[in-house]
Amino acid sequence: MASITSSKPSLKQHQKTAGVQKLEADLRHLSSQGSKPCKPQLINREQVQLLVENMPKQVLLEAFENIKLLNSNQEGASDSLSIKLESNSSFPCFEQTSTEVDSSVNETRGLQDVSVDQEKKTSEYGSVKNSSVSAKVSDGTSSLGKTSGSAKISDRVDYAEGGKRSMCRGSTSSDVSDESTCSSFSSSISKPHKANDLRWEAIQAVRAKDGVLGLSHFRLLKRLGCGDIGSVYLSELSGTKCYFAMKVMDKGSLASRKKLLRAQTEREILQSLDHPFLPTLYTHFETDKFSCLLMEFCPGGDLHTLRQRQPGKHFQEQAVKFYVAEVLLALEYLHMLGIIYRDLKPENVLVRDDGHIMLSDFDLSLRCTVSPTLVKTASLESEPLRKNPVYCVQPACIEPSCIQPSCVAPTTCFGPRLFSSKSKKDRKPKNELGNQVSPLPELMAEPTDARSMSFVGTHEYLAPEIIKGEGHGSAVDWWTFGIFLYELLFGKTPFKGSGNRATLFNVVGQPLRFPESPVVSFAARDLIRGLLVKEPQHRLAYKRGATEIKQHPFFEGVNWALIRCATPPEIPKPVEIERIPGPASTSEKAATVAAAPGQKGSENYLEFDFF
Ligand SMILES: Nc1ncnc2c1ncn2[C@@H]1O[C@H](COP(=O)(O)OP(=O)(O)OP(=O)(O)O)[C@@H](O)[C@H]1O
Repeated sequence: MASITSSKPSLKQHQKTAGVQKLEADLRHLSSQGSKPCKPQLINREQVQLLVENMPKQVLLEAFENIKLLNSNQEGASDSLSIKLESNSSFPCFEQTSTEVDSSVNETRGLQDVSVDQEKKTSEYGSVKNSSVSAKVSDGTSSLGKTSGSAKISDRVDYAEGGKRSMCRGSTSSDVSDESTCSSFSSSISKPHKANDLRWEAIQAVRAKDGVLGLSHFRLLKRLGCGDIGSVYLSELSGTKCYFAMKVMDKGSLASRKKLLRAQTEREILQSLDHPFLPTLYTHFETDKFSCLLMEFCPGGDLHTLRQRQPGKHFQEQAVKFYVAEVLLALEYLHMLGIIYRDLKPENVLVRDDGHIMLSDFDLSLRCTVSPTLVKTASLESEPLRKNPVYCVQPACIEPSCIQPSCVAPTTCFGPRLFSSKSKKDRKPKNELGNQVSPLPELMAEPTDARSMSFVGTHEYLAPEIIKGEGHGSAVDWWTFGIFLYELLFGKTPFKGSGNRATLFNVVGQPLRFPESPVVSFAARDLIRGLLVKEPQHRLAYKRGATEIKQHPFFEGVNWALIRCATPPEIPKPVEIERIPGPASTSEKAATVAAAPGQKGSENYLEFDFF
């Protein structure tokens, strides 16, 4: 297989070739067509190469998702193209009106505290090995500690089973960071595809008026939840009716608990994201005492809570397919950026007001180097398509407007594959599951070289290689993806024991079993079996990442490019923010309350309650 590697540096805007400009103009034209009927868009191999060499990453990613490759010549079918992604990224965004808050949890989690103390940890499976830290600080805007040095943890892990958070499965971390270095990690807050969001303008207007944006500009309406490093508040930019989720972290507490680097990692990752299923970070600001992240607010709660409300406390398979498909795209994008997520669980999958998902919580993520490669495989199935192309680019899906009712018939995103002109009987028989031939170009964006020795995650979701302290890489996300899929389908995780220690034993030593009910499809069980392989190197997606999973028959019918336009299984009921009970606060006053431990908030102000 010939390989063409692009060694040219990316061109700046003014240096672009005419071909690239034309292609980019075409893409932008497509973006601007709103909900007009689907128009075929063909691009040839040269155009792909131009894209690869010259386009900003966000455009490239969109092109990849929305444009189907047409080979201009026979030989090209066996070529592969290596692409180099720039650090700034972008994806379309969606307009969002924040209306509902529902963070109730209907079921007490069996698991209790699993937030293992960073300093003292003991394990049946042996000790967590030393971990040198090499963290690259990507910007100079924060006053959070920039601990770019190294830290070593050599203690043993203690899987404590009692503790402070009894209602949820907390995440475990034995480390402050990892040994993998991060290259060209962007701290840019520029998210061009989310530019239509009115909240940017509202923030800009305040900055223009007052020079800076700070806590005093917000009303904190309700505490949405609290995590290991901070509390998250529903907040309104005063006088704007723009709502946000504001994560407030006490800098002193972060420092004393050695969590500064975790907070910094999360902020840097959030700053780099621009994807429909990942959070938008609007801004970050600091006061003397607090570090605040201003993110988009998800009124639909999390998938853990939503699952509890389902009959039998599990989702229907069609709904599962939707949620896991969106999570898969989010993970694929993260891996493409060199981010291993490491904390997938239903609690971290939030539901937006439009019913689509948003993966949250990046403080346990690992950053590493990655060399995404766009591979053009020789696809026998794509041959007839060249004669009768039905490549469908859905322009409405490039812009935020795609969530409007006027968007494509949503079911098309979940209907038969793109190439519906081909009857079922004409299709090649599939010899084995997972062996689908995709006519789409393949993108390999798996950071396969990443290695970490950290003990991070949530007990029921921990991959065997993490528990055994063997060192782990991106395959841990595919293990957790398997557990996640299992939990959504069956309403429980597969290796849960009577306590954390038993759970860990089961993960490492017990074979995978499926309950008799509910009945789930063979394809779903086959996918889970492929993901929950204990040896990471034999696990599905180990080599080619999300691409392998996307081709599994479980996802048959999923139109990956258009899933953001599909009708979600459930759309959160809107609530009027104004009617949310309880006093609101101006946040400076609330912060003052928070800064005085033991002092009760007056009835006019919402009380800050950290950690
Ligand atoms: N953008 C958001 N919109 C709505 N609710 C949110 C949002 N972000 C976080 N939350 C809520 O706030 C809670 C705390 O979130 P946070 O990310 O700080 O902690 P966490 O998920 O418990 O993880 P960790 O302890 O690892 O930091 C979440 O459980 C969620 O319910």
